[in-house]
Amino acid sequence: MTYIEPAPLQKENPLESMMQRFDVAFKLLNISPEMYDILMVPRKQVVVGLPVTMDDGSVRVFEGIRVVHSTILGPSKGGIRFDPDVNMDEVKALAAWMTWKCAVVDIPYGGAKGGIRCNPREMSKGEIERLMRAYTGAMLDVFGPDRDIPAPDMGTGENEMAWLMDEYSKAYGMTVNAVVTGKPLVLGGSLGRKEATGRGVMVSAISAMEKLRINPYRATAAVQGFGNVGSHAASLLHERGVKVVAISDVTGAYYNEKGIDIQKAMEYREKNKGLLEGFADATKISNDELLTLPVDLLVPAAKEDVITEDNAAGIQAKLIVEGANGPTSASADEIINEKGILVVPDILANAGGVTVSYFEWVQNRIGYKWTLDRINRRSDRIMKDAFDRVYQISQEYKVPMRIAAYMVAIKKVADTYKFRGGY
Ligand SMILES: NC(=O)C1=CN([C@@H]2O[C@H](COP(=O)(O)OP(=O)(O)OC[C@H]3O[C@@H](n4cnc5c(N)ncnc54)[C@H](O)[C@@H]3O)[C@@H](O)[C@H]2O)C=CC1
Ligand SMILES: O=C(O)CCC(=O)C(=O)O
Repeated sequence: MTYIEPAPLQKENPLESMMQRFDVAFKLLNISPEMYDILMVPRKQVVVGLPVTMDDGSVRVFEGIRVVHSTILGPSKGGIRFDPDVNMDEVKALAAWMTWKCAVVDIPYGGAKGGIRCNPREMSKGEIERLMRAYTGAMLDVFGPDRDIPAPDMGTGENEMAWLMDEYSKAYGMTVNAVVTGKPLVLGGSLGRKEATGRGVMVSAISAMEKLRINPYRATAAVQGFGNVGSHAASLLHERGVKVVAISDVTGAYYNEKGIDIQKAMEYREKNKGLLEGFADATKISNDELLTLPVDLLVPAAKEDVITEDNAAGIQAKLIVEGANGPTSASADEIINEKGILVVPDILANAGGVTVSYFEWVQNRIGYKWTLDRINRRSDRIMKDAFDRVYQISQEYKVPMRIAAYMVAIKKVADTYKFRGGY
């Protein structure tokens, strides 16, 4: 039997959430109205059918998406997501967020995102490899080291990036490692890329704590999502003295008021098929309960629209640092702002990942490897500078940091259009 998984019904729409913030920021800037459509409409939307032979001999057809939102600042950049909830509006929102994110941290990339609706937790390694190779084959005209450079996102990691690089390189008859970032180190991956997004979250959190006069050594945190972003964010926050009292994944949330041993949780997850299910030394609570714990810092690092108008009123954290893309729906913004919670928005807080991806691409292009120390120092500086710039705009215009971040991004992209012209 061949079939394509239907897209699930969703109450919140990340594309609408993105556009609502975009509209507010755009109105605050003195930019010509025609720029609105230029910035809003993605440059390219590609949808492909991907037949894949499953281990039992049956053939399943998956739908693969790649949206290139903008290439005005440089080649488009953005991860590939494997998740049962992938749909076109989500990928369009994620692609636009990549454009804004790269502009906020001032790196020379446009924005893109890809996704395949599938459940990698229910697929074998061989099935995932065949799916990734089929997707790459179908996207040969889209990807390219000077055109569109993918990377990992939810449900994908260094293995998938290695298969992408191999498939692309075979098609072009030479090794092209700069076509993708987030690769294994032996294939030209960069030191520090795995931890980079979580590290940027930590730098953002510490910077925001300084503004709020919160002492990290007396602070508590809850981290939703214990994948690439959440686990490294939790571990690095712990290193800086923050007591992480709750972590979570798809199996539920795990709470210990004395603090979770993050290293132990990471080791447990590795031995337990990537899941926290059964993790001892903690009480199991729900992912919703985690969001409303009495902590100083909340780090949503799983997926979109987990903070909504339904639960925002119950949030007790003083500070939210968004590790995930779009974890707060636009409907929750007003409630959160009225409560006086400082939010470091996704397009700033999680930009450490694409920043070190940029470093990986630079290293691939020059054929030279940087040390971890150099990478961490440079990415920390970029993250801190971007934080300070966005914070300063938020003070100047008396707007939340989210709107300030959109303002910084939109202005940069619109200014670039003005010089390049051609429309
Ligand atoms: N990997 C990266 O470098 C970057 C990722 N992001 C964003 O960060 C978020 C997480 O991405 P990764 O850590 O890469 O993904 P991942 O696949 O490594 O981890 C995702 C984690 O979230 C958990 N999760 C999934 N659905 C959940 C739910 N409904 N409730 C609670 N937990 C749930 C999973 O069990 C897993 O622990 C996504 O929004 C992604 O777009 C943003 C910037 C860069
Ligand atoms: O590392 C990259 O190029 C992109 C990572 C990503 O998908 C994101 O920042 O949301």
